[in-house]
Amino acid sequence: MEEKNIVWHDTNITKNDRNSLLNQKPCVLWFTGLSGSGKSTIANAVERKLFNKSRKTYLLDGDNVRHGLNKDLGFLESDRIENIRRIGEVSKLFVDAGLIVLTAFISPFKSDRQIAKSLVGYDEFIEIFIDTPLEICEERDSKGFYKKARSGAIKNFTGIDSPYEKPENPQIHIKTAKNTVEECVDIIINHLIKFGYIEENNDYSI
Ligand SMILES: Nc1ncnc2c1ncn2[C@@H]1O[C@H](COP(=O)(O)OS(=O)(=O)O)[C@@H](OP(=O)(O)O)[C@H]1O
Ligand SMILES: Nc1ncnc2c1ncn2[C@@H]1O[C@H](COP(=O)(O)OP(=O)(O)O)[C@@H](O)[C@H]1O
Repeated sequence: MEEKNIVWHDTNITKNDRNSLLNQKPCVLWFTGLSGSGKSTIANAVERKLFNKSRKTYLLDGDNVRHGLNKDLGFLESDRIENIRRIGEVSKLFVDAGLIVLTAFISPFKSDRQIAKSLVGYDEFIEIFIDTPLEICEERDSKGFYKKARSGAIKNFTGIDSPYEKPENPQIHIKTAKNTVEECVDIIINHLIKFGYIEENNDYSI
């Protein structure tokens, strides 16, 4: 491998400076789950609640990021690994910038989620498992992809002919079959309050 002559350069303004200015504790809300499980729906609703209370947020969504930064990547295992590696790095930068970052990617492999967690930092990484059984995702099939995957028109589709490794110890475990979107959002907001990421005296019920 070619020798890399690069040296880390400390910045004048630090992460703590930015946190003080923004008056918040940054973190990543890392949503993981099957296609159609509810990642985007819940992440958007959580972001809306935080935004309405003047929290500075940024939502990275699989479909959207694959239109730009990651448009060179497909769905082979190696592409998914690179997809999640880049998202981990981008999340780290956004947390450094002081934001509450929400990521909504299938992120099917445990080892890649673990790498993202160690990149961002353990106390700033909140893994949220959107646990929706395959049968329900398939029934929803809002994009018609499951039907195509079953017919063989789409190859390597997660849950059909590409694996999804469930998180073993997610910080938040949400079952959308048992909770409405609103209830799922409350579970997440309550966790953020309980662990001091956002303050309690702000009414997030609105
Ligand atoms: N083969 C295959 N497998 C899974 N998903 C597929 C595939 N092809 C296209 N799509 C669409 O791409 C979205 C998933 O992209 P991600 O970046 O989240 O995937 S991954 O984390 O790299 O596995 C996913 O979006 P969501 O439904 O929002 O999860 C699908 O709409
Ligand atoms: N409790 C729930 N939580 C999240 N989504 C739900 C729930 N119940 C039904 N849905 C529906 O399931 C679909 C989930 O799609 P989406 O959010 O795009 O999933 P993903 O981003 O994981 O692919 C949406 O049409 C949403 O309205």
